[in-house]
Amino acid sequence: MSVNSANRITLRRPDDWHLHLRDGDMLKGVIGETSEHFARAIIMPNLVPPVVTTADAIAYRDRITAAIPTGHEFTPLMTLYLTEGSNPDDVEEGYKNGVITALKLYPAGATTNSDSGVRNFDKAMPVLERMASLGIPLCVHGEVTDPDIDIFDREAVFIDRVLDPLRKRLPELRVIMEHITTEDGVEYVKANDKNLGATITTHHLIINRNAILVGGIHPHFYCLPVAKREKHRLALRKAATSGDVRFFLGTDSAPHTDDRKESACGCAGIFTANNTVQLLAHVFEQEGALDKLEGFASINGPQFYGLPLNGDKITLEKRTEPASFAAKIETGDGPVTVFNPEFPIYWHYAD
Ligand SMILES: NC(=O)N[C@@H](CC(=O)O)C(=O)O
Ligand SMILES: [Zn+2]
Ligand SMILES: [Zn+2]
Repeated sequence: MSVNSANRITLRRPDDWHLHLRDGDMLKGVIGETSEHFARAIIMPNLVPPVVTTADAIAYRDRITAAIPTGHEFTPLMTLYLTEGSNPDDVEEGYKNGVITALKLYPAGATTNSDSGVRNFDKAMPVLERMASLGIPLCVHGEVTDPDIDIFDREAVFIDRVLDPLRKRLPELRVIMEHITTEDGVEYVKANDKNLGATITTHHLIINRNAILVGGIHPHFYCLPVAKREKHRLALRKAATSGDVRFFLGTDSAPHTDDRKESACGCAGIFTANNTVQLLAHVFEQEGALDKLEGFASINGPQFYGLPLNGDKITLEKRTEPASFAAKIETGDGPVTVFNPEFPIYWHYAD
């Protein structure tokens, strides 16, 4: 990577290590927003019904590939949804055949379409043991679902009650804590130097919980895990821009149509696929860390997953006029509002 001047940077093309593409008309409507900017993405399996078997993943991968706009080069990296009934042999075969890159653990009920998730970890042990022995990474949505636990504490409690015991039971299992939102998550990753990494989203580097609640309810800033207080946002920014290779980009771009977001019971999910790269340049510049952007967006992720780095490069430049982004993506299912940071972004793709 080169920071050519304060106003121009060149970096390897980024990847997105946590992405929701959905299916059908929504998939067709949003895929181009990712494939325009990213070479690869880890595709979340929380469809209805979820992507559970290797056969499901092959069929979903084919639907994704068919929807990629002509001229875009993009590789979807498929995941399976870990259930109590996941079959270790099927997982092994899918991994060895290059269909599957990782499995995804959703505690049952934790987030959008997570009803098939794990309730009793003992039941998932056979597949987790197989994954540990083969080196298949486990992506984790790290929140407990216990109604007695405050929603703002669910990540920290998950680390203590679920993640740490699981990692002690299976130290060889490679784990990615997805979309961490707390200082507790950052500290837990830093305290463990083997087999543990974390993705951080764009929006959690930018908003804290005030954005959701001050001056009225702002549904387009609502996602899970929910944004926390300011000290946590600052801890995430520090981790992302520190150069620590255990932290990398997972946008968690999660499209929901406006009618489902702007409702009495609005869905969790923020859409950032089309503006993430430029927003990140802004954040890393603010932190005086433009030289760390390539590590976060383009190097640490593939290295954790043991995949090659992208060869092609992108160049961004800072101009005096702000960049403009689509406010909404129009899909066959309806409009999807794009994350609006509510401040101008001066970073553009160089022509
Ligand atoms: N992040 C979200 O708020 N929502 C995601 C699910 C998830 O990643 O937890 C979704 O699928 O909509
Ligand atoms: Zn999640
Ligand atoms: Zn997600």
